[in-house]
Amino acid sequence: MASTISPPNQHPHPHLLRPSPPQNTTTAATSMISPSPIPFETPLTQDDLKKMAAYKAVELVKSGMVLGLGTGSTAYHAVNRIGELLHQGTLKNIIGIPTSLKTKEQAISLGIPISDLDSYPVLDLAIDGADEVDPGLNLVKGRGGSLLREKMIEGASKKLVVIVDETKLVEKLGSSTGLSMPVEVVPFCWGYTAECLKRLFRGCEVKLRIGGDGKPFKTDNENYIVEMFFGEDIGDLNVASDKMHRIVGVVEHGMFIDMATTVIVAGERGITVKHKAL
Ligand SMILES: O=C[C@H](O)[C@H](O)[C@H](O)COP(=O)(O)O
Repeated sequence: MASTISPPNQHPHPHLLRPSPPQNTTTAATSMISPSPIPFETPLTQDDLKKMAAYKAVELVKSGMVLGLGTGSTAYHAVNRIGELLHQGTLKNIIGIPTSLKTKEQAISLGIPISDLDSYPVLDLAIDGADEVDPGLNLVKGRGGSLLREKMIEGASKKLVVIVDETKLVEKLGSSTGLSMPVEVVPFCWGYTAECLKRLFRGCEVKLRIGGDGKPFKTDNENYIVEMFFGEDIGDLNVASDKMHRIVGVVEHGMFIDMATTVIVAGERGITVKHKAL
């Protein structure tokens, strides 16, 4: 574990210091499609696309950076690639801040030096996947069970590069049929909290996430996840976020509003890089 304490710089996303919500939702400017950073046989699998996006993102990593290491099947490829480049000596002096226990284990197994937000309150760059990305680069995250640590760590990062395959692009957050917006809640009277969440949005259905063992799924923070399925457009994201935060049993929701600075999308035709409009 690295132990140096870096100076408490200004928080890169002061709007994430609750309870003040972000005020604006920006739209993205899209840049050109570029060729894949790794040669693949066609047809490409979804995992190939995830790997392409991940490798492209890791090109942004420079020696000496404090890096947020994301969670999920796409971020997995990025963390592996960072480990590989460290071993080759192409990258040096990286500190990884893992966003989940699973990523922490992966980073340790790859020999990536790790630390935490207490020691490094400002990160240079974070790389992570997402479940949905809208045209303004707002995200839904947490379908893999991680969101709170991701939001804390990525909110403390100067840049958040999101890596997805093209199936993750949506017109509106919460609109993927049959797929949920995860909300982390305290286990105490979770049913009450779930009911409060349901009442916020017309036509919304909620259910508790169940793990493979048939018991309620527990996050890294020992909380539960309530899955929200929206019947209608959730409207203004900041208003929706604020309403959810006001429910006392809610720990955090899976919308990442105005946080991504870049989204790298891998598709059959190559890679598209979208930058947040300033
Ligand atoms: O809970 C999981 C995280 O938010 C993931 O980053 C997100 O679910 C995307 O995961 P994947 O890359 O596996 O689709």
